[in-house]
Amino acid sequence: MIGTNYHFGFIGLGLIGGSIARALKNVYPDCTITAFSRTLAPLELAKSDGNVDNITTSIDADSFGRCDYIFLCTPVQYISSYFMKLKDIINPSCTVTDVGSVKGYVYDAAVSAGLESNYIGGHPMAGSEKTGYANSSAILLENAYYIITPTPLTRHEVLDEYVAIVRSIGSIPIVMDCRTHDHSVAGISHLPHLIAGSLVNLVHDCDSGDGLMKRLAAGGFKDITRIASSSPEMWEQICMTNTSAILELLDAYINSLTDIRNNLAEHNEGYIYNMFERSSEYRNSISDASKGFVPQAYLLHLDIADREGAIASVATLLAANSISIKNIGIVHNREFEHGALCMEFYNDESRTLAAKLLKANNYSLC
Ligand SMILES: NC(=O)C1=CN([C@@H]2O[C@H](COP(=O)(O)OP(=O)(O)OC[C@H]3O[C@@H](n4cnc5c(N)ncnc54)[C@H](O)[C@@H]3O)[C@@H](O)[C@H]2O)C=CC1
Ligand SMILES: O=C(O)C(=O)Cc1ccc(O)cc1
Repeated sequence: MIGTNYHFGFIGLGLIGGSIARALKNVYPDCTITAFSRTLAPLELAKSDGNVDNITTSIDADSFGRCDYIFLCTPVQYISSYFMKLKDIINPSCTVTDVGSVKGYVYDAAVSAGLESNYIGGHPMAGSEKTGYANSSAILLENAYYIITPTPLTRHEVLDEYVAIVRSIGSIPIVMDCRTHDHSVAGISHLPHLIAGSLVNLVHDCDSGDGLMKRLAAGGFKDITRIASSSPEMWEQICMTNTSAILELLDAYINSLTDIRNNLAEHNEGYIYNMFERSSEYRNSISDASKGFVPQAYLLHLDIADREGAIASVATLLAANSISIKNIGIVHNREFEHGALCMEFYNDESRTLAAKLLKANNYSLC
């Protein structure tokens, strides 16, 4: 049963830990949050902005013994070191979870510490190249996939409650085993970070003394290298703990680069054309079928008169027809220079109904 007065514990309160703590505090205002981190600064900030109730400089039964859930939110290798510290102090019904980008390594550590029945792995598939509590936000994980990796000893009702909590903060839970997770994220996240980092270093090393390449670096280069600015500490630990899955994909990638190199050297234009044709088709299908980490939002844009009560009339019309609005606001951007009312719905069916109703009432959609 999902409760309202949970006691949540956090070890590590940076970008991801801070974002989860903020979201939980919004959804469960009666909950208690206790946090520990490597340094005091983020803890003091979180206490002063009201997202954390208790800050602590030690991990013991007093600080973490009453927690219903403990979120481990440090870089991956440090996560594994906390199981031993928690083992003898947690409440037997406490769920210990983590947000690490690698799941098999953390699962093995939980098993070694004898916490297999308390541990459920977690990995929010959202974030950024930025770090720290100061960059955290309650909406960072909204509408993002949140991978959940139970163990063979996880009880159904415990898993169900954890899934419900993940859903309650606006994320989209997906349950899978930790090895499937590690293989998939090696391809869509870990290898791309290695490629971005190595490409940036290559350009740095090949640039002329006056930094011409750096000055000219524009759209495409910046698009595919944003993640090269990510935390070296975090990414070193990801690479050191998901090594075999990454190596498998890295070897396949090196082979594909060698093929490209050889075909280019032979001026094999058909090969190069096909390579880009295939990649373009697949890339377009990704943005069509899903928004990657961010799933589709069900939006409608409406031209409305700039007069008092205009937004209220639209909201009342939809409410009278039992159509719930998830978000509503005015957008001003290049697409809607004069401003448009943007509404987000919970699903495609509500969006279609709303569009029909608004048109029938002489509103114009844009
Ligand atoms: N940054 C991202 O976009 C995402 C990161 N992750 C995972 O989330 C975890 C945390 O990453 P971020 O929040 O981005 O990093 P971050 O650097 O913003 O936060 C990490 C926090 O843990 C603290 N910390 C570091 N070592 C510690 C230790 N030994 N003991 C206690 N506290 C310690 C730091 O002081 C900091 O407050 C990592 O395991 C990462 O793989 C998962 C999804 C997305
Ligand atoms: O900034 C980005 O695009 C990311 O890729 C963020 C990210 C980093 C690590 C993860 O395990 C998941 C997501």
